Amino acid sequence: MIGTATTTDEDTSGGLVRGPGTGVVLVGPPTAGKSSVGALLAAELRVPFADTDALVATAAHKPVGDIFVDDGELVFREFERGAVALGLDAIKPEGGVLALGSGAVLDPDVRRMIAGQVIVYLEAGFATVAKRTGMDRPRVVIPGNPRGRLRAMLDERRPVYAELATLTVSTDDMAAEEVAADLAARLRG
Ligand SMILES: Nc1ncnc2c1ncn2[C@@H]1O[C@H](COP(=O)(O)OP(=O)(O)O)[C@@H](O)[C@H]1O
Ligand SMILES: O=C(O)C1=C[C@@H](OP(=O)(O)O)[C@@H](O)[C@H](O)C1
Ligand SMILES: [Mg+2]
Repeated sequence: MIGTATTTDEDTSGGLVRGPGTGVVLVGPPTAGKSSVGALLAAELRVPFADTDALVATAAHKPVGDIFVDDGELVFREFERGAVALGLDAIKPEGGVLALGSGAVLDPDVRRMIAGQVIVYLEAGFATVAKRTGMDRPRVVIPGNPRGRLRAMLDERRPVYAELATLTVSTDDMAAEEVAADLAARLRG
């Protein structure tokens, strides 16, 4: 065990309300582990798993990155809204797990759709995200200031994740497997 998870807002019965009709929705910045932790968590809990990026790629018949390049972000966000609805339908009946893309919660429709689910905020600080994305080399000057844009993106999104969160887990010092095991223990029951 490298670190201990920080969690908040459990219900008074000592467990989190999850079960038929109520799923677990993972939110947080890129590389926090929504996709990888989500799959591990669902396997541990033996419940369905869905990932909005995978649903978008299936619906659009191309990888998410290609949608951004070919069609632009607005088109991607439209696909993503549909993917959130589809993903929730797939996981809610069995209390399953849905990983969102990092930017999904900026959309008020998405926020309305996930209201009432157990929303887990996987936190990752700037240094962690920079490291996991390979953007942790400040001495290399790249036009367009990608590190600055990454920081601004995280600053904009962090309060939205925090506001939505039923439960928050810091992933900076934990492996994805540890985060999943910690969450499974809290959500089982
Ligand atoms: N807790 C963690 N510790 C170290 N690396 C991680 C952790 N969580 C995710 N990663 C790495 O970050 C990258 C993105 O993970 P992913 O699960 O796709 O994140 P997200 O869906 O939140 O963007 C992968 O290479 C993954 O191995
Ligand atoms: O930050 C974003 O807006 C995005 C994050 C990606 O998902 P992950 O957070 O799973 O990497 C994916 O949805 C798309 O590339 C847009
Ligand atoms: Mg993902």
